[in-house]
Amino acid sequence: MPSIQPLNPQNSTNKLQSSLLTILRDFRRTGRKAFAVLIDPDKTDENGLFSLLARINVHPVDLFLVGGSLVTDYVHKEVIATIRKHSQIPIILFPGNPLHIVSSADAILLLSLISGRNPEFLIGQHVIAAPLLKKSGLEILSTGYMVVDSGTQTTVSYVSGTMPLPHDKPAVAACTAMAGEMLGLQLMYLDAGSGARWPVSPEMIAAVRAVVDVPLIVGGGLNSGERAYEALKAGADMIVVGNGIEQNPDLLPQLSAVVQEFNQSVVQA
Ligand SMILES: CC(C)=CCC/C(C)=C/CC/C(C)=C/CC/C(C)=C/COP(=O)(O)OP(=O)(O)O
Ligand SMILES: O=P(O)(O)OC[C@@H](O)CO
Ligand SMILES: [Mg+2]
Repeated sequence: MPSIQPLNPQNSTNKLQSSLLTILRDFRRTGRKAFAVLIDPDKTDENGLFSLLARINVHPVDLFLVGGSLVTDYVHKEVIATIRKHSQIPIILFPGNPLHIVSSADAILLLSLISGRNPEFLIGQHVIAAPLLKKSGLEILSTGYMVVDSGTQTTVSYVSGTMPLPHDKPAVAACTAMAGEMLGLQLMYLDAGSGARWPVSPEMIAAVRAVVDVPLIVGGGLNSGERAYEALKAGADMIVVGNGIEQNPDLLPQLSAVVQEFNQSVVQA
């Protein structure tokens, strides 16, 4: 049985040995699940981040996502520096706009908002960002970003001026993801939005999983072990949790245990 590479393969120069895309594709192929914690620089201070990092040493996570739709205080660099000081876990930028590009991360989700019909968020911002991205040395992870209705208007939907996908239309999400994969996007992200009242339904996750091969990220409103379990069981390769852990630190051990339980069965298979 092949052993599974941990998701923090950094060498002495702090560079990742494999690309994150290769690692996520391996996860997808082997059925291993990844757990990412979203850190919103706007909602983080040094003490809070420090105590989160200490807890993560005990209850491991695979990745950090750093970002927010707005980010009123441009502290990405400081947040990343603090993470680097205390942990070797890879850091992926989750940007709302090109001002959020910081080269000290490992990679960036280059989101194309394919659930919407606003050209600025499908390609416009990317044209502006392209020269900066090229210079940054970041690994570029092109991502089909699908925002799904979650019972309340999200910041992403407001800021981007786009309508989310209807919550109860898995087929619309599946066709959107298929088209995104055909256009060459390397990852798909189904997001009910930060602090969503309802997470993306298992039916929608399964419908997308059934029609695309790329790794599938699911986030938004995963604020309990049960919700995380349902998302993973339906076919998410990676879950992203932000608000749930910000509001209830006890959620971290629960989620870490749920993900480890899935991965245990992969290792034993
Ligand atoms: C091309 C570059 C570099 C950037 C543009 C990237 C695109 C197209 C983004 C899509 C639209 C967008 C605004 C996405 C933001 C995604 C994100 C970081 C969500 C995190 O949740 P928040 O929206 O911060 O929720 P709260 O404000 O409630 O915390
Ligand atoms: O903050 P939560 O609700 O966990 O959402 C995380 C992320 O998917 C939002 O874009
Ligand atoms: Mg935010």
